[in-house]
Amino acid sequence: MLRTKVLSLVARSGPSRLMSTATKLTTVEVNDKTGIATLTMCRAPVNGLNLELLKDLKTSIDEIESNKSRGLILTSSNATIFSAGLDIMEMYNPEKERIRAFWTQLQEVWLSLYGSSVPTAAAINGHSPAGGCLLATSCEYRVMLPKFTIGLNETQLGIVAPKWFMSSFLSVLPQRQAERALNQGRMFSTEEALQIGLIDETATSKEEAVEKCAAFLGTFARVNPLARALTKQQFRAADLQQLENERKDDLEKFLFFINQPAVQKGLGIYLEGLKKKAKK
Ligand SMILES: CCCCCCCCCCC/C=C/C(=O)SCCNC(=O)CCNC(=O)[C@H](O)C(C)(C)COP(=O)(O)OP(=O)(O)OC[C@H]1O[C@@H](n2cnc3c(N)ncnc32)[C@H](O)[C@@H]1OP(=O)(O)O
Repeated sequence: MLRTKVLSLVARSGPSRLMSTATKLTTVEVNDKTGIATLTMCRAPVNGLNLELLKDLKTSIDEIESNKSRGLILTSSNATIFSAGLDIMEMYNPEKERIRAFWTQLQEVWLSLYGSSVPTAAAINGHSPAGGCLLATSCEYRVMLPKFTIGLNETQLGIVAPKWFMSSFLSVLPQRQAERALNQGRMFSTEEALQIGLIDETATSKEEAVEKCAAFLGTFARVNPLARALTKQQFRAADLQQLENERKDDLEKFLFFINQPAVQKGLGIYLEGLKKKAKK
């Protein structure tokens, strides 16, 4: 695939620049006035995180990081889905080399987003289960639209959220609530998520959500950027270091777990249920 690390200007609209590294599944738009970059996931139909979307996310996050943007807002081009989480097709009857690359890329995305030196916020303009919730909770602030759901529902699928998924969740929720929600595989409505503190604000439209995220990121305008970045890093360093130290182990655990016949069977049933529901 043609991909260059060099930032290129491909379009202009109003005060924003659309930047691209020739990726197809994400776009990055930088507001010239605020210096805030909006990173949009656009993989139809549900922003399922497959290997290609993860690669594009990583490239875009790196681009925003190296371009010294004032902030990163993560959102979706889909009107009702932020991200459906990991693309289950990547984990169901997986191909040996591809699934290794897939999980490694997911680790990369988490390390870059959770560890980003740029302030981050998520404009959650749709459902955000599992991997979608991981992305949202890796950001420092969340604004969500009403009538959607968010949470780590892995146990409902018969799978287990790894430690680093929990780290992001625990950076937002107190341990007691995080543990219970994870054990239950609980999905929270927007209103419930606000009440428990899983999101910070609600908004009535995507535009308002992006504006509220920008207002949060604007609160850092008068803070020394290095002091802010180093402070954030200290809060997150132990979580990041833990995955860095255990990356190979984490990959092997994932492969072992996902290849268990019972797990494959469960994923197959879950997928079938999703497809049946989609046909109705
Ligand atoms: C000891 C420690 C060991 C650790 C070992 C680690 C173990 C593994 C850890 C793995 C962690 C996993 C994280 C995940 O993210 S798993 C994915 C979880 N996601 C979900 O459960 C979401 C499922 N989807 C939905 O609930 C709905 O689709 C949604 C609310 C998102 C949207 O609903 P809507 O009605 O708008 O759309 P449809 O349901 O009709 O879906 C449209 C089509 O998209 C397909 N689809 C949906 N979600 C997924 C998905 N996640 N992956 C793949 N495909 C998906 C759906 O089947 C429809 O397809 P068709 O049009 O072809 O029928």
